[in-house]
Amino acid sequence: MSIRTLDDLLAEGVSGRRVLVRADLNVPLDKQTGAITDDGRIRAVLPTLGALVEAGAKVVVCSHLGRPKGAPDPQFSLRPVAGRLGELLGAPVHFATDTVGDSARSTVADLADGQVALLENLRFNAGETSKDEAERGAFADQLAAFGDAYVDDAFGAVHRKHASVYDVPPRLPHVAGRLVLREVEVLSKLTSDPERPYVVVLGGSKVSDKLAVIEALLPTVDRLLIGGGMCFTFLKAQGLEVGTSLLEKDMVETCRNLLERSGGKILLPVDVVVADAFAPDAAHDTVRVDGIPSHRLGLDVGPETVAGFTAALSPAKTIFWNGPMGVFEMPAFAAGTRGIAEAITKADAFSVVGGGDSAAAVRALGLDESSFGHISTGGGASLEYLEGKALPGIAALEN
Ligand SMILES: Nc1ncnc2c1ncn2[C@@H]1O[C@H](COP(=O)(O)OP(=O)(O)O)[C@@H](O)[C@H]1O
Ligand SMILES: O=C(OP(=O)(O)O)[C@H](O)COP(=O)(O)O
Repeated sequence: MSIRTLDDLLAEGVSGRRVLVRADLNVPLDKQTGAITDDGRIRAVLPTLGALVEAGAKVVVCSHLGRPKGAPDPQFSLRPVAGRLGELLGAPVHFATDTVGDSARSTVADLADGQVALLENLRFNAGETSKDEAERGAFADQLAAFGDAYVDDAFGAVHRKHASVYDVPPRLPHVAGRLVLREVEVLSKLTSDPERPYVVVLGGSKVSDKLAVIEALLPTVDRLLIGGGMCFTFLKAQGLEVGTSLLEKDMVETCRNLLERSGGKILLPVDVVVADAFAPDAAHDTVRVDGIPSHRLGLDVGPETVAGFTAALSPAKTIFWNGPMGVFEMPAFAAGTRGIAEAITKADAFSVVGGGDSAAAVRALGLDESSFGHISTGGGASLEYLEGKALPGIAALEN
């Protein structure tokens, strides 16, 4: 089955037509100031938006930001993203203060050819993420009313069966945007006979999402290195005390099972940096994993772990990395992420970094982006792609 592309749509002519673009503008924000700390995901969608603007389309962009619970929540407003997007495009972006309400309707109606509007956060509406098909469908109807055609350029969200990625395409002529095509092209290199050793590094905080992927990845990889918030459920499964670290209690048994069946492919931290609190200035120490005090939480992997992971990465020919090794946003807990990122760049391997925060970490730590083979905008999305799963957002474009 083939997917129509943005070029197909441009060839038909879009001047004066309303084009609804699903982007992944889920950028990290500073918790105190609300400022955008990394605009990589905004930049990544510029090729698609720029081409549509140039061709004279009325461009209606929609996205989620964070995980609000189906109702407006000011801390997750896309307004700052509209400002940054306008700066990068060199023209103001019209911001609708709701997603499918009066503000959205009038903002879209007032768009001139070649102008761009951004709707408020899709996840302020329960219909976006609902498991109920009818509820999602009703929301998709409202979104689809804003477009004469639909472009999916939200690679980071193609693994979500959500209204804007899964239910809108059947309602409008639909194509894949430039970012989605590029991501799939590069990631397909990792699924078709990757050069070995093939090493995958996992971390981050979306533990329950990603634990499910490990099972599917295990048979295809040579080593699986696990750090970040992800490692504590595994350490617990080994019978260790993890204090108040991030822990997915329901998954401890699954992790025990995975460890038993992994044939030694899974490598876990041997030391971690533990702190009194989840705060930049919290008192902290490095301890061995069998010495985590019950009142402290692990916020980074330790130097011995970095050395062990580096040794496992150095012979690799293919590397995929998703999820920071620690809370890299706080300098006291950034050394593990930096160490692993440096080890990846030093290996003579084709390396892919995936995930909004992992990509942000590479840039925030001042690492040379060009020393990675590819920096993907999607963490969960790229992992599920590697798993060989049909991704709802891609499948919807195929039909
Ligand atoms: N030990 C830890 N405890 C809590 N959070 C962690 C830990 N290690 C990493 N993190 C957090 O994980 C977040 C990124 O996780 P995730 O969203 O899964 O990654 P990505 O966006 O790259 O897919 C970062 O904000 C980082 O601070
Ligand atoms: O940040 C994202 O995914 P990622 O952290 O796996 O890279 C995407 O924007 C998807 O967000 P979600 O995991 O809240 O659906």
